[in-house]
Amino acid sequence: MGAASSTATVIDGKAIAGTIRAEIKSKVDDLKRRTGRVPGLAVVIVGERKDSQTYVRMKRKACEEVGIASFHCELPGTATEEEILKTVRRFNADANVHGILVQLPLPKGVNEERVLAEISIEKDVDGFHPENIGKLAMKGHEPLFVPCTPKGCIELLKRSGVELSGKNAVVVGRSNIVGMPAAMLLMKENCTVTVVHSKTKDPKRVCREADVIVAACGSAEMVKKDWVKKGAVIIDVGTNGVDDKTKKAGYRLVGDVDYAEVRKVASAITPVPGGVGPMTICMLLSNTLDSGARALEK
Ligand SMILES: Nc1nc2c(c(=O)[nH]1)N[C@@H](CN(C=O)c1ccc(C(=O)N[C@@H](CCC(=O)O)C(=O)O)cc1)CN2
Ligand SMILES: [Mg+2]
Repeated sequence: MGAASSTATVIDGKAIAGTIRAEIKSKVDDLKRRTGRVPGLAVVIVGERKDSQTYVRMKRKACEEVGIASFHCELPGTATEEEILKTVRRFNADANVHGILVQLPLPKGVNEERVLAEISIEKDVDGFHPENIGKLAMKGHEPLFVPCTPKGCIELLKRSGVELSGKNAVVVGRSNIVGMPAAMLLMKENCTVTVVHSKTKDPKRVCREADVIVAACGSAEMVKKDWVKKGAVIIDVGTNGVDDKTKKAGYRLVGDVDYAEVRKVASAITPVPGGVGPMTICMLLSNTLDSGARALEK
């Protein structure tokens, strides 16, 4: 095959997550041997969104597989903010619970920031509490937890041998749960970081300067081949459902990157599904293990 037809290395998130899960399982087993106890994760889901229910089911199954105890609270979509806060407070006070996550998004009308700020920072395994996010942004402060998806992106890059120091990184998207913390983490790795968002004048021009692109804009296949410099590394966080009558479900998942075309110019790329997604849940297990170990080894 000539150089002109070369394609990117596929970064297999599912395989990397499998390796990390095995590492976590052996650490949970070891913690249990030494303390007689295991880490516990409480999951709060509000409402009936099918995608959220799927993610929560995946999280509970993953906990079971590595030996983390899981606690569950399902509230109806009509639950008041006060009822959700009460649930969070109950888990804050439960000594068997070392991690609490509130599945997002919450139903309209619920103040998400207020709910997330109610989670004890010692149990904030999603890393969304303003104190943990604030510490992530500040030199001289270390957060207790780093948000799972951006942490998973960095872990994928490191485990794939991608050198980050001194590189130009562009993050597409500035959400609290992915884009913003991903930019902070890349900065910590000594990247020169630019964030592209909905008001950026010429996103294609900015992306073309990048050695590493983290696409997290939630817009199907927005990052095109002519946005990407030859040899760039592409981390695709998007999971967008697009209609596809040939699929049993009637849709298929695509990322925020035009995978089929971009892989012709990138040096490495994550697929969707099977790239960043599996790492999100894996990093949740890792954060819960850290929290459990911190509490149980005291
Ligand atoms: N409290 C939180 N809410 C949300 C988070 C989060 O980290 N904490 N992230 C997303 C959803 N999410 C986890 O909650 C999540 C999304 C996708 C995947 C995943 O493994 N995706 C698979 C495809 C799965 C499928 O077939 O549908 C993949 O990409 O391979 C895991 C977790 C928003 N809410
Ligand atoms: Mg800091």
